[in-house]
Amino acid sequence: MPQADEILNNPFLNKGTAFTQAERQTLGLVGTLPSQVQTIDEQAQQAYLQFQNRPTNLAKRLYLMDLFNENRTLFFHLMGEHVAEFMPIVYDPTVSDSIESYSHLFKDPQDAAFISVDAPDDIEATLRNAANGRDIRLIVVTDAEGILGIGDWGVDGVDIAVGKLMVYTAAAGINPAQVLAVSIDAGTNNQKLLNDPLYLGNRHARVTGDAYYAVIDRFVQAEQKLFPDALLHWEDFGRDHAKVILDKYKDRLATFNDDIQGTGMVVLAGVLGAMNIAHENIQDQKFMVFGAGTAGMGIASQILDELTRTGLSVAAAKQRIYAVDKQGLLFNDTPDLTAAQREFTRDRSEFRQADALTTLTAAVKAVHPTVLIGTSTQPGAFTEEIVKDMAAHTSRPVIFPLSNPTKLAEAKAADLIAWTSGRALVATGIPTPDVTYRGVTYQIGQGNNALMYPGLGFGLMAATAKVLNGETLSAACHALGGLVDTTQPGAAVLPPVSQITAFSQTIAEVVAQSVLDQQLNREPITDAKQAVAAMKWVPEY
Ligand SMILES: NC(=O)c1ccc[n+]([C@@H]2O[C@H](COP(=O)([O-])OP(=O)(O)OC[C@H]3O[C@@H](n4cnc5c(N)ncnc54)[C@H](O)[C@@H]3O)[C@@H](O)[C@H]2O)c1
Ligand SMILES: O=C(O)C[C@H](O)C(=O)O
Ligand SMILES: [Mn+2]
Repeated sequence: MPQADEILNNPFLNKGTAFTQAERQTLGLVGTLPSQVQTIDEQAQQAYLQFQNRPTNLAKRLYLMDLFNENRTLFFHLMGEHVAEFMPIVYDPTVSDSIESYSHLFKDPQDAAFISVDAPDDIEATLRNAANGRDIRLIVVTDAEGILGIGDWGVDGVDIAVGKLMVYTAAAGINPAQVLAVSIDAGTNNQKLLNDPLYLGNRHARVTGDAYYAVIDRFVQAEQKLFPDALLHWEDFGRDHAKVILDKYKDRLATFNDDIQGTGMVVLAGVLGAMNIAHENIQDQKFMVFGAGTAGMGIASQILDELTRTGLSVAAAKQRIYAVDKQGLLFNDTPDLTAAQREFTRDRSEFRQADALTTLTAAVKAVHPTVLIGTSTQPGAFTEEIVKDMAAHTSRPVIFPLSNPTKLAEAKAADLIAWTSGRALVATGIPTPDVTYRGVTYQIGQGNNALMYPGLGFGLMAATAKVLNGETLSAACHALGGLVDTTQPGAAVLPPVSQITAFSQTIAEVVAQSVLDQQLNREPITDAKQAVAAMKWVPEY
């Protein structure tokens, strides 16, 4: 039997003051706790008061992380009661503050696995030690080269993996004992970190090329060997690595890249919601993606997939998608295109003054997009001039400034509503409060992959999916995209985060059904709903 301190210091076992007198007797805890036995609701009430007393969002997050490290059941019980309030604290945008001061605030490794590029022989032991005998079914791994829009954060980026997993459990009900956050510390090119005596990661430049991919491969092999049933979620890898890694493994194991696919899916769902509200057809839209990186090209691919499913040829569908990056509109002769960008370039002959299309403003004026998506990390890039030009050529301009965190968003929802006299259909990467304009209250959808990946991942896990394919991705997009309330003026293009547990369940069921329909399940499962229900973890003692 474990010692009292092993129980009280283990967040998966600890119930604190909720241990009953009988449990205290049998577990050797007599006298180790104050005499009152509390219910989980009483504990949650006390914890919520503590939370409210913290003066800043970062301080609130630090308090919640202490609770998470002490008692995971209580943490998730409390988060379940305040999910919309806690999301921006444990997750984006406050997670970005915690990453920016991770090494300075470090207290607890939060059960993550820390892989070092300098010790590839330790990878298997690292995963085994961090799992500590737990039956791992879900891994979120990051090398933190492209954390949100704030760049390279080395080992400090591990908090995004921890934060994504917290959302998985809160939104979908994944057992927190079955998840593992993994940091791959490949070095960092962030000079500030390299110069910081308190920095906790490897103090050298990022390892790239064969040596880097060899470490990724050894990690995948080790996680497959140790946790053959686990779903593998890639997060915030750099633009040059993210797609290469995904393409290498996506047909071999149950895996997805959240920035490429999760983002593509949530954006398509938001566009489908916008089409419902505007009573328009997706085939008639002209899409412009500003910031043609990992997320931007994932979005372009998911839109392309949808357009072809509605009957357009690939060539005709690509004609409706325009990618803009630092160079301006991307042409087939633009230098330094990435592999993903090459799929979405234009021919100069399509435009009268192609050489002038070197800015977003010029591209918008030439193309008149009806849908504008921002994944550029360029704050304020969606100017009044751009938005008014769009609004002059379409009745309901669809505009999603998605760059995170808050300081990087391409526009503010309130400005977009005002500049278009209330006609814009808006979603933002971070949560945005309602906007009231000329007597109408506009709800702003959160165009964040957090609306998608928990349900997607849970459905794949419950169905024991062998791989994730385009069919299942599309089914999940339609599950989320079909949930808008089109009857209200000012309705959001995506359902509110306050309903995240309900719609994550819907997405999970649709995803699991799609896996079963295609016979992509490892285990003999016949009832998707039942499989999802059976896997759901509830934060009660
Ligand atoms: N809301 C969401 O769910 C979600 C999901 C993923 C990413 N994002 C956000 O999208 C942004 C990009 O993330 P990513 O992972 O794709 O990064 P990335 O580095 O892969 O892509 C960013 C792209 O923007 C381009 N860019 C930079 N400066 C530019 C400029 N001045 N003009 C035009 N393009 C410019 C870069 O060249 C690059 O191609 C981040 O802020 C991230 O937080 C949001
Ligand atoms: O983490 C987020 O908030 C969404 C997304 O994965 C991002 O990288 O910005
Ligand atoms: Mn991300």
